[in-house]
Amino acid sequence: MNAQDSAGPSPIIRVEGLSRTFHLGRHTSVTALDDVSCELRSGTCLAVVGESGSGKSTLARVVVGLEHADSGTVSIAGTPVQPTTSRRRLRERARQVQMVFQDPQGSLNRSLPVGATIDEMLRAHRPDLDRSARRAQVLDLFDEVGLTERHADAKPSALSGGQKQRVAIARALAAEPEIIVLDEAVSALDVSVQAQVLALLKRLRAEHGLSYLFITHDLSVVRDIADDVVVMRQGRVIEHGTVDEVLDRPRDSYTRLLIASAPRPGWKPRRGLRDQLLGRDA
Ligand SMILES: Nc1ncnc2c1ncn2[C@@H]1O[C@H](COP(=O)(O)OP(=O)(O)OP(=O)(O)O)[C@@H](O)[C@H]1O
Repeated sequence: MNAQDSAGPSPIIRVEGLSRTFHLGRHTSVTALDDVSCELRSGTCLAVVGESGSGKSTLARVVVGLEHADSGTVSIAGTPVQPTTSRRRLRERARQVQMVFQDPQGSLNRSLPVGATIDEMLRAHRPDLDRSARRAQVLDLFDEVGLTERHADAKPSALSGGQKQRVAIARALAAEPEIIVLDEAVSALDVSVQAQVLALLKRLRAEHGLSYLFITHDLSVVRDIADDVVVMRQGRVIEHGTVDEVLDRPRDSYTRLLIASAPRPGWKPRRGLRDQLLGRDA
């Protein structure tokens, strides 16, 4: 049985037959997505794992509408998603789906206190709030992600990587989305900071009823946070099921190799494993 068949919450994101090829020159192209189908059940976390270049980020970008697909469909809460440049449509979509990237620096203005970034988000999405109500909301959001007024008034350069990622999460929450797409959002953090941010994400998911599409190459992170998992290789879905099904009883040899190559206590790399993963002779 896979996640699609399992009883439980209905899908908030449904991806069907998605394909995307990038043409790099007259004779060169890369198929980043090849007939990809999967679904994120409402209120759960779907992890997308796979080697570098397997198409994870392209899938995330198509889902949020930043990238178009050549064929296939993405539906969010039953409504098909199309790429758009309409500001109104983009704002509506941003209210529904927010994205958190690996490098929070990209969404923070180096010359402004980080609280101003959240204020900007509130101005876009909460026209009902005046200046002082927005300030109160900024401080509430900082409190929610374990930061204080002192952090809100600091420039990005004064914050650690983990604190900046907390700001990026607060910024996403400011739009009151139903879904957050996290693209390698904890990958750049030290293991102990990573564990804290994962704990925060789990708490926020429960408190706000959020659904997560969680892109990662790290299987220990998948075990920690995800309910379901999609394994991708060369743009294709290799396996899709619950975390227990896929990680404890993998059906595909590629998934078994991914699991065997994942670092864990006492782990010793098997010689030539990476070559096998890449389909090369060891
Ligand atoms: N805008 C683009 N133009 C050309 N090729 C692209 C573009 N975006 C992605 N690709 C190619 O598509 C393939 C899939 O890339 P993608 O970034 O989706 O993989 P990924 O699994 O997220 O990898 P990583 O973990 O390294 O980010 C890669 O071969 C990549 O080089």
